[in-house]
Amino acid sequence: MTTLSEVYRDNPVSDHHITPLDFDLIDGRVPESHLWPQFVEPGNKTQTRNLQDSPIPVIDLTSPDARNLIGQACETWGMFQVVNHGVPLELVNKVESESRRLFALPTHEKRTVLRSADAATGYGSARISSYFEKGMWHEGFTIMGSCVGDAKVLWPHDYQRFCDTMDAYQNHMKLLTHNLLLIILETLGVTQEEMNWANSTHDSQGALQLNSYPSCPNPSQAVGLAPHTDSLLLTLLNQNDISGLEIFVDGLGWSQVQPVEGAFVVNVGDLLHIFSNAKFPVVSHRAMVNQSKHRISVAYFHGPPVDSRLAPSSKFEKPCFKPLLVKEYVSLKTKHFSKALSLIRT
Ligand SMILES: O=C(O)CCC(=O)C(=O)O
Ligand SMILES: [Fe+2]
Repeated sequence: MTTLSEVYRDNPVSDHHITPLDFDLIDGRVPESHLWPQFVEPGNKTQTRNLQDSPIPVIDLTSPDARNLIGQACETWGMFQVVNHGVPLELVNKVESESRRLFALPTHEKRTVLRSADAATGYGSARISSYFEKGMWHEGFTIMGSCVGDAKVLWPHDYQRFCDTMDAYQNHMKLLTHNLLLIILETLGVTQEEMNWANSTHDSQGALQLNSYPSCPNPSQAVGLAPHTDSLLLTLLNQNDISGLEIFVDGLGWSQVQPVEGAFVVNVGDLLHIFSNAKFPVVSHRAMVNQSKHRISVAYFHGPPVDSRLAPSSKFEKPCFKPLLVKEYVSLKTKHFSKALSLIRT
């Protein structure tokens, strides 16, 4: 069985796109390497609108309507926020404080666990960095399963609480993703076999991504995380109480997804877009930065076994994507980024 880490190992990112900026050295100016000429961004879609009513619905998982609302949100937006999801707020807060403890370490210490070019885990820039000329105002730490190796390097005598927190959180994320996918797939009306494929608890692949966006002297000239879609099936994002997540809505432009206390932002990834035969849109999103606050977000990505076959569900008579293996799609995305989906269109 191939793992997601192995697929990333076979699709390395170039070395110079791995090391984040040394944020300890920022002297009140955004360096040239991280100055984004906003007006030349593709499609000139840079303007943020502060929507009073965020178009993304907030759904109470315990409400009798939850199922319908989730189905509708997936079809309309490919995204929703979920509350009353059963993940203890105390654990969510602990994940944030442990993430802050990690990112508060001096740069040279964080770099002792720098991700290598052919690895998927550790400290480093987002994998999407290599598609953009300018650097992002961001540093990340990726965990797949146990993080004890890296944590022992960072805190030789005090690694356990970081690991225990991340382990407990990953277990909760697995469970919640499983429950949400069950609902989503039921609304699609897929077969039991397909349900097992997308929602296997056994050889599914998950990754936890801790994102750090230090405060930035000139936020209008920097980008936290450039526009992208998430590659796997479903993402659960905790953005705490500092806004920064934006989605691109046709006709509206970039719109803020307001943080809701205790909520997770759930979004459809490329694989679910393909499996739903494009019935569920995949939302392009980005993270913007802040002048006074250091923002932390935590994303959990869920995917099916990477050796398995990926295609639109058999319930669709006219599939609009060609079949391929999950690992072939991940590799295509690494090579072609935002063009990957169009390359497999029928
Ligand atoms: O920090 C955010 O709000 C977005 C994070 C994100 O899009 C990601 O990790 O893929
Ligand atoms: Fe994302």
